[in-house]
Amino acid sequence: MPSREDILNAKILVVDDSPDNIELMEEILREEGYTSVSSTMLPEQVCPLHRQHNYDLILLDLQMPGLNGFQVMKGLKEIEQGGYLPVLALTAQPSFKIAALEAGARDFISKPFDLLEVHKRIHNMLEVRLLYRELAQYSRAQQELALHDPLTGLPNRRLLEDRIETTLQHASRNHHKAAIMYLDLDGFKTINDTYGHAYGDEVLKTVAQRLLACSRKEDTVARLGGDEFMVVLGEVGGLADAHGPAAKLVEAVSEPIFVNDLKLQLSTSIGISIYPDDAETVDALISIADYALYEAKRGGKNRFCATSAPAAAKVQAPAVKPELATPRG
Ligand SMILES: Nc1nc2c(ncn2[C@@H]2O[C@H](COP(=O)(O)OP(=O)(O)OP(=O)(O)O)[C@@H](O)[C@H]2O)c(=O)[nH]1
Repeated sequence: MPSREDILNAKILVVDDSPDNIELMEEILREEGYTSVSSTMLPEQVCPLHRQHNYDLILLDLQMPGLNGFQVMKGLKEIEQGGYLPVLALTAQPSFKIAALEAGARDFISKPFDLLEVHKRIHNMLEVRLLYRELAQYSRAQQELALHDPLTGLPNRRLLEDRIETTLQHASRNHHKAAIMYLDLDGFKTINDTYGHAYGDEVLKTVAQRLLACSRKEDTVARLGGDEFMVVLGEVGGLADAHGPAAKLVEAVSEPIFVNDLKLQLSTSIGISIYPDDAETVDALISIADYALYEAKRGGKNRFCATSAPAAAKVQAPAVKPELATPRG
């Protein structure tokens, strides 16, 4: 629920063609304690101003020369795509009240002003407006949570599959290829077992940062769960173009990771599949990359491998035996 302070700090715009009315309304609002009140006598300025300032409340006179209040509301509806128009109509015409509500105003205030009514209606409208905003923020946060891994902040499997789908469509349209790199850390369980889950979590966070640092902004870096990650390269000419990035990822993960006063070391194995050479669907590309990953593990870990069929497994990098944990210094 918005606090009284939130309500008093809300952004309010007063729109009226009469300077006296504007002065009166500004005074009423100031005396009540509202801190962020501005005004305009130019109805055609309301939409540009709202786009810029995103007002919590617009006190809108309905009868003005040039653009009237109804036309202004039409413009505001295009800005407020979410559908909640923060408009409180000001009118001396009883017949305009229902028309204003039908046009999208949330409420109205009759002229001449009844002070008590003005205060109550403004307060109630702002309360609903701020609640609506809180709800929208909460719903965005929930969507974020549903598509991202809470530990590393990386896209989760659900978002990853969407991203791969989009990458494949893009590659197909532009006649180029895409690479799917499936990573599984080597010896991660030993870090958990030796130093505890919290250390393991720190290692996962650092690995996520390193994978991001090695990637271009158009690539996707995701965590599938546990110690498994995926990196998707959108524009490659073929498998050879994936070798450099894969080697960079292997090297980045093998750099020491410092957690508190411990120097930890682990490595990663990577399996690669290429669209459309190996397969054309998300599931098939992931399972071919998974098979290649298995081959990389079998070949000694700390390496990448690409293979399109079990018989053709080819390990692509020399083995470097992963060290596990050594005390710092
Ligand atoms: N700290 C932490 N550990 C996790 C999390 N999710 C899964 N794990 C652990 O990650 C480990 C993954 O196991 P494995 O991949 O078999 O372990 P590994 O030692 O890397 O095995 P190899 O891949 O053969 O080298 C398991 O011990 C899981 O309990 C997590 O969010 N945080």
